[in-house]
This record gives sequence, structure tokens and C-alpha cells, in this order.
Amino acid sequence: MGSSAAAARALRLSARCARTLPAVQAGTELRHRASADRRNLSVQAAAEAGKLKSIDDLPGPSLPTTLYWLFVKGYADKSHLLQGVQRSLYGPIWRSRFGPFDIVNVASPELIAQVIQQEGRYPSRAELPHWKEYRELRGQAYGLHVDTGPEWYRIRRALNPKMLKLREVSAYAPIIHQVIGDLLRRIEVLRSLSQDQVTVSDLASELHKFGFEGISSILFETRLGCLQEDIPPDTLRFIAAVNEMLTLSETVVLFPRWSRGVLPFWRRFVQAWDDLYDVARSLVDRRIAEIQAQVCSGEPAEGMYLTYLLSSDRLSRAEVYISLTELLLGGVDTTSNTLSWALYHLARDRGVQDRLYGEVSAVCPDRREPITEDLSRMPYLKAVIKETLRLYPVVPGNGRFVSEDAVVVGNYWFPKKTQFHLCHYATCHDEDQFVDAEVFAPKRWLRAEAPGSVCGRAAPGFYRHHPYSFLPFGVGVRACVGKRVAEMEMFFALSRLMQHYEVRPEPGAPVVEPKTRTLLIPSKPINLRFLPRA
Ligand code: HEM
Repeated sequence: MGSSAAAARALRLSARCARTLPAVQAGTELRHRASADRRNLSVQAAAEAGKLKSIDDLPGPSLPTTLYWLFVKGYADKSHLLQGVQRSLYGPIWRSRFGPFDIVNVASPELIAQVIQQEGRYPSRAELPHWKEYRELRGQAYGLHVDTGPEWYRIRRALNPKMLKLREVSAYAPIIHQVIGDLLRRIEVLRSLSQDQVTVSDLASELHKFGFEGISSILFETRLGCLQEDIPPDTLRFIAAVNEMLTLSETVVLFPRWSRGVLPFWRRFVQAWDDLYDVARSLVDRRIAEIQAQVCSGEPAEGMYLTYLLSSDRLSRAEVYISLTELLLGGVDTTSNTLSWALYHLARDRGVQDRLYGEVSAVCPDRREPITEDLSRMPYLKAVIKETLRLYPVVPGNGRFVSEDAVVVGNYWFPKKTQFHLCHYATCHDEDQFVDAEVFAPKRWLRAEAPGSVCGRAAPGFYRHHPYSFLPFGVGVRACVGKRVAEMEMFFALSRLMQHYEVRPEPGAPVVEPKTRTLLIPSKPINLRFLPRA
């Protein structure tokens, strides 16, 4: 264990030495520091003058109250709902303490904006001591989620260009369409095997395979065949490991280090991470071998994401492994759950589905595959995805660990190293921000439409929600690196599914509520009927 941790440290040190910040950047950093110091002095002065309250003045539940809510009232897997309950009890900012956590919850867009504005140059979501411990145990690089400060930023800058630039991401359209073609064939097979010849059961699990195939075809430039009849064992292993790791991550962090050998959680957590990492590493290695073979035979080594990352030479091999593991981890459940919820609502709302179908067939007649340029003429398609993410933000609560400076939020002063929890689920479901907040109404996102009613109720101010009340991909330099890829996958998949099928719920299908397992996921299987369009 000691030697692998030392290897990781050596790797990080050598990376640091090789990439000393250029003078210009250092200058900017000094200026940034100076202005932060000035702000800090005025914050400190205000606090000392007694104008500001302190963290100890915040309202919030005691430990027994929290335990009561979680385990007696049953909010343990519905922590997204607890945000709204606690906001109504304590107001838009409150403190909760639980095990090793001491958290300041923020549940109004104005206060969330204040936290983000003070997040500093290298924002951090949360300290993940148990993820760090695992990486040190295995001698791996830290990667995006664990690394902090300039080290995080260096990795992020290497990953951004082929993920966040629209022009670059458009190059992935053909491969995404190929994968969607496989999804359509898979749906045909599943329908034909079902009792009534139209139902696809547990849609979310099928869309997980689609999500895995989609993102890995971009990242690893390899088709894995996740949507074929015989699903590759590594795909199943990865999907199971994501579930296990995310579930255990919430538990492991509560227990002290000495319990690692006594309780079963840590061992299972390590095994889940091993599976995630091994799958990603073997995909990277497979592609590297292909590239080497291409180069040896004089062929140009062309590719998409991984080829670019390797050839840019900005990350060490260990950093490439962990970055690809993290991109894969971020890119499967997020898009697949969002698509599941979108289809779930479209099936229940014929009006919305007809309108979406009308838009898709007007822009892409005769089932023409949409191209990136078509998307600017599909505002309703975008509105459907936005509305889905508003009702079901996959990341229902985000974090900011403000480590560099003291900050002021509301009229409270917080010392540095305060952990903030940004309650996005609560703000997305806030009636003050979104009229008829619990109703699936994509048209609320269409600015061109005259303000009217969502469900028969007049709604002046309809569109005027605060921009920080809806941040499904986060915000600022730390925002989701896969946003553009995710949107493209979801826009194309949904429009092609609409071209081919009308979706309907099973007769007597139950209402499916979301539950929290770090991410917001369906609490029961979603089964839908896929009726072929004429
Ligand atoms: C519906 C789809 C998705 C949603 C709603 C989503 C949402 C988010 C959110 C809220 C964050 C935190 C941002 C912040 O702290 O401000 C995040 C981070 C991240 N996402 Fe996504 N995501 C999605 C798809 C993807 C995809 C497809 C990928 C991979 C290609 C991905 C990879 C990541 C990574 C690696 C991070 C960490 C970035 C960092 O810490 O620098 N996500 N995502």
C-alpha cells in the first residue's frame, strides 16, 4: 500500500514539475489572490463589526431529528424531497450535521448564486476522502473528482476541448447515429419477444446499455456491442459496479478508517472501483494497441477522443486511465435516466408527444436522420429535455467546498473550508420560480410563445425564473464536462425514437417516483409500449 501511494505521489509530482505555470498565469493568480485577500479583509471587518451572523446562528435539525427524518419518516432514499421539507421548516439556508458532515444547505437561487460567485478560481464540489483513499491504495492518479486547485484545472483543460466545443462535438454525430440505429433494432427485438409484441420492460436498463455504448464509442473509439443480444460481460460488470460504487460511496464515508477491516462496505467499495477502473483501462489499452498497429503498418492513426488525448500528450498514462474512467462514470446513468424520464412523460401526455413528433417530422421529413444544424430548428425538442431535467435533475444536489477564503452568503459569514450543499431539486420544484412546478410542461421553455397558462392557470411572469433556479449541468469552470455530448446524444435519440414509434404507458401502469442514489433515478422499472408509426 505504501509503495503504491508513493508511486501515485511521484507521478503527481513529476506531472507538476513538467508543467510549471507560465509567468502570465502566475501573474493572474497573484492578482486574483490580491483581490480575494482584499475582499476577505472587508468580509472579516464586517463580521467583526457584528453586522454578520455566524454559522452557529443558522437554524437546522439536530442529529436525532435528522435520523428521524431519514429512517423513521423514510427520506433515506428520498433526500431530494427532504430539501423542500427542510426549506419550509428552516428557511432558504440551514445547517445540518450528520456523522462527519457539517453542511450548510442553500435552497434559493439568489443564495446559490452568491455561493457560486465566491467559489474561487478552482472550485471544488466536496472533499472525497474515501475516493482519495482508494486511489492511493491502488497507486492511481487522483483525477478530476479528487484532484484540487491548479492540478484539477490542468486535467480539466486537457479534457475540455473535444468535449465542450460545439464544432468538435458535432464530429461525433455519425457515431451517435450508428449507436441509435442499434438501439432502434434492440427495441424491435425486445418488442417482438414481449407477450403483447409491443412492450419494452425496464426501459431504463436498456437505455443504460445505450448510454454505455454511446459514450464509449466516442471516448474509446470502439464499438462494444452493448445493444446486441449477447451483452459483453465487461459492460454488465461496469453497469453493476456504477450502482454498487454510488450506493456504497454514501455509506463508506460515514465510517471511520479503523472500521475498514471489520465492516463489509469498504471491501465492496474497493471491488466496485476496481471493476470500473479495470474496464476503462482495458478499453484504453485495447485502443492503444490498435493505434500502435496502425502506426506500424503506415496507416494514419485517426480517431476521436482517446486518440486526441494520447496525442496531445498533456496527461500521463495514469491520468488518461482515471480520466476515462470518470468520463465513463459520468456519461452513462445521466443521459440514460434523463431519456427514460422524458419517454415516461411523453407516453403519458399525448399532446406533448404529438407536438414533438410534429416538430421532428417537419424538420426531418421521411425519417431523415437529424444533423447538428437541424437542432436549432427544434426548440420543442430542447424544451422537452429541459423540462425533463427540471423535474428530474439527475444531480439533485450539488456541492461547493469553499476552501480558499471566508465567504458571506445571505447575512452569514462562513470560515474557509465550509461545505455548501446547493439544493437544486428544491429550486427546480419551487412554485415561486416555476408556475405549476410539478407539471410536465415543456412549453414553459418556449420564449416565443405568449405567456398564458400551463394547465389552465394564467401565468404572467411565467418565464421569469431566476437563472440559478435551474442548473442541471452545474455552472462555471467546474460545470459538467460532458454537457454538449449528453445533449447531442439525447436530442438525436429522442428525435429518432419519435420518428419510429409512438410511446404509450402499459395499461394500468403505476406512477413511477424518483429516488436518490447519489443520482436521481426511477424507483421502479419503467415499462412502455412502442407502437410503430405508419
Ligand atoms: C443528462 C446528462 C448529464 C447531466 C445532467 C450532468 C450533470 C452534471 C453536473 C450537475 C455536474 C457537476 C457540475 C458542477 O459541479 O458545477 C457534472 C460533472 C461532471 N460530469 Fe456530467 N452530466 C451529464 C452528462 C455527462 C456526460 C455524458 C459525461 C461524460 C462525457 C459527464 C461527465 C462529467 C464529469 C467528468 C464531471 C466532473 C467535472 C469536474 O469535476 O471538473 N457528464 N455533471
